[in-house]
Amino acid sequence: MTDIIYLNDLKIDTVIGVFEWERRIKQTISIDLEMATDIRKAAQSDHIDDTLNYKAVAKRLISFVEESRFQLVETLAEQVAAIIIEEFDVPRVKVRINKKGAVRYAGDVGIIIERSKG
Ligand SMILES: Nc1nc2c(c(=O)[nH]1)N=C([C@H](O)[C@@H](O)CO)CN2
Repeated sequence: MTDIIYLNDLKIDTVIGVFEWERRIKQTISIDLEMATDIRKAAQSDHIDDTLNYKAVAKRLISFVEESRFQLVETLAEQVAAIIIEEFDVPRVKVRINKKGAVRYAGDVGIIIERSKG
């Protein structure tokens, strides 16, 4: 059985992109996460310490992504997955990064990755 804690449309302003003009501005990216977990202990105890605190995840990612200056969404997605797996002890995570407006005539564009511990 796998439970999922998800977080959708976490919008963060950051420097990201391969073009010179993109290095001079901040753009808004949006992150969706699906984090595998077992919620049963928390459901029994009704205590926040027994679960993955999605607010803590959001806070950590906002601070990391705001300070980052990657060129590719691939690099950003990989780093986000690594933070969730290593710092929050999540065995498996799906990360979707949406860079709205990056491609003219496209509603949005981005990347989806799934990574596991080990
Ligand atoms: N696979 C990728 N393709 C492109 C990326 C990217 O990060 N990954 N980035 C760009 C530009 O920065 C684009 O977002 C600006 O129009 C182009 N292709």
